[in-house]
Amino acid sequence: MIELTDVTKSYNPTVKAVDDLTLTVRGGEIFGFLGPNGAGKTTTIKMMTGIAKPDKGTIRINGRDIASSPLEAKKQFGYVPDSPDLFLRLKGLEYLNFMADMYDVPKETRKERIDGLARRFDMSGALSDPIQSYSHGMRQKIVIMGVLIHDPHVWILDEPLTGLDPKSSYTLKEMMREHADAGKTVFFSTHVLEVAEKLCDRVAIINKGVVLFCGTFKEMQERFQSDMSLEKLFLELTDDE
Ligand SMILES: Nc1ncnc2c1ncn2[C@@H]1O[C@H](COP(=O)(O)OP(=O)(O)OP(=O)(O)O)[C@@H](O)[C@H]1O
Repeated sequence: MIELTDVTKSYNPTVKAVDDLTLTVRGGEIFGFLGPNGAGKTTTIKMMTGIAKPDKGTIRINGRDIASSPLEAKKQFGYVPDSPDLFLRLKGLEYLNFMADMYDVPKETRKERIDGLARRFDMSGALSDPIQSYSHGMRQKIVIMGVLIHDPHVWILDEPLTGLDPKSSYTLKEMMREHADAGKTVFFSTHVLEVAEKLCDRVAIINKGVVLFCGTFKEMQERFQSDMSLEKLFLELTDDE
């Protein structure tokens, strides 16, 4: 579960990147975080993961406050950033073992996890190559694998499908569904609204730091008394004209 209460963040005195945001993401659901460029999605995610500090408000991950219990909170989630910095000189397998060390994944289980993830993401043949030789999509996949290696309860994914080929994208979406169906939490941001419409149990739409809607796609259609697609409703909601 992720709970944000009255969270606000400004980078300068005139504009609030995130403005008094309150949001609860429950276990058992895939939650999509949608919004136009510059809406405040990454800023929110950075605060959820303890990378940026809110000016005001509280954030709890599975009940652990990210400000007062950062280590405990950080053990609860795995985070895929939108533009990850990678250890390019490491080989794929070295990187995965490094991540497993960081999260104290026991030696007995890590091989099984690495093999399983590599199989699902078609990366078995690439693990002995240096990451700097990887394509953009392969880099994205090794980051996702590194994040999932400690089997975190809460997944926080910033634009995770960008750059993935259709099969890997399908695999990740399938894994997100399995994770949520196991009662755990998946929170992800995306610009791909067709994916959000099909995959998410609930969505929040944010614009200029403010949540404009939070609920199921059906609730959104009811609210706007329309059978429009999520894409159309999104464009209507976020149209500033
Ligand atoms: N480090 C920063 N310094 C100053 N302003 C920032 C910084 N990071 C973000 N902003 C501003 O905060 C606002 C929200 O940006 P943010 O990156 O959170 O949006 P986003 O919804 O993730 O956008 P995108 O979809 O383009 O990735 C924007 O106005 C942006 O210009």
